[in-house]
Amino acid sequence: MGAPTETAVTVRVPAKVNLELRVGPLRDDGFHSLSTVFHAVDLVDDVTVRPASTSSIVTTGPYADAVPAGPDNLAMRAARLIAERVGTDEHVAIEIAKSIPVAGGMAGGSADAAAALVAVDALWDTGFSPRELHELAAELGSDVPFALHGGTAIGSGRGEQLVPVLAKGTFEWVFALHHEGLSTPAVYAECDRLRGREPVAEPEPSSGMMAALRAGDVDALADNLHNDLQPAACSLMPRLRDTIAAGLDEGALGAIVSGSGPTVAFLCGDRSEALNLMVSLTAGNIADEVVGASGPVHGAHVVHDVRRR
Ligand SMILES: C[C@@](CO)(OP(=O)(O)O)[C@H](O)COP(=O)(O)OP(=O)(O)OC[C@H]1O[C@@H](n2ccc(N)nc2=O)[C@H](O)[C@@H]1O
Ligand SMILES: Nc1ncnc2c1ncn2[C@@H]1O[C@H](COP(=O)(O)OP(=O)(O)O)[C@@H](O)[C@H]1O
Repeated sequence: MGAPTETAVTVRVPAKVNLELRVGPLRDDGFHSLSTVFHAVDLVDDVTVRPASTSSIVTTGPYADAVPAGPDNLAMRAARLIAERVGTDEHVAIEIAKSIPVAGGMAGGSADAAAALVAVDALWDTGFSPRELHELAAELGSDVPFALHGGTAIGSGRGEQLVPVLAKGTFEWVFALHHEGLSTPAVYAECDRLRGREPVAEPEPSSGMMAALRAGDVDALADNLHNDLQPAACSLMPRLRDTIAAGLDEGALGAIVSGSGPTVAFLCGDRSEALNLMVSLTAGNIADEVVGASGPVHGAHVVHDVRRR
């Protein structure tokens, strides 16, 4: 007889970049109405949950120290939310193998929340429908529903209402990471400050972006990358302007601050161009770290599931 199998569920979840982020007026609830195009890339976290007598959370990987280890951790909040809705007093031990940068505008915390929802849902066999999981995800944060779904999707409302986009092909990205993070609320506040009193229209997706994705045309996609939060992120961290200029000089087809930043995403023509750009940016010490990734990829999905019955 072999050793008893450990009960554990592991879910893999991708980071995102916003190909287009159009920020509308500030709503009464403190959120801005958005029109965004989310795009999931294969820079991933693995979240494992195991039954336990008390709740705990451990993060491993290069960004572990920046991740809260208590009840504020979004993965822990996700597990507690499911426990509350199911009405159970069971606990889980959560382990996050983290590769998505923290506070980088790539929705790493939201990704972990989505992964924990899927993992705990499987572990406890709760029977929530996809619609119910989406609603739980939206309670946890505006970006959490997209991490469940993945692919390429238009987000509206505060980002939580999703419609998949017809998109052809795979795109190659290089991400310039900065160890110093930017706070999402601070970047939205800076966007409001820079806009002053000018009236802001309700945002909508651009036809240029939709056509580029439908055709899988990387040059057109590069021309249509747009982020209304970019001036605010650059105002709070001016060296982002140099990062963007360096990547474009070194041959990137397009560049954009990812979400609220400070990660800068460079779009490349193919994988070999991406590798060349990674080498140049690394050699030029342009960012604290440079990583490559491609997209779109699937949202949160189970990669390991051993459950005792
Ligand atoms: C900017 C974006 C772009 O996808 O991503 P990140 O750069 O953070 O990854 C998102 O809008 C971030 O979504 P998320 O990080 O889930 O934000 P939430 O937890 O829901 O909200 C945190 C705070 O951000 C601001 N916020 C967020 C979403 C929104 N539509 N309008 C806002 O003004 C509010 O100040 C809110 O209190
Ligand atoms: N599991 C988690 N991983 C990363 N950050 C988390 C997590 N749970 C809570 N946070 C908090 O969320 C903040 C935003 O992190 P993150 O989601 O990585 O960035 P962004 O909102 O820029 O995409 C972090 O500063 C951290 O304090």
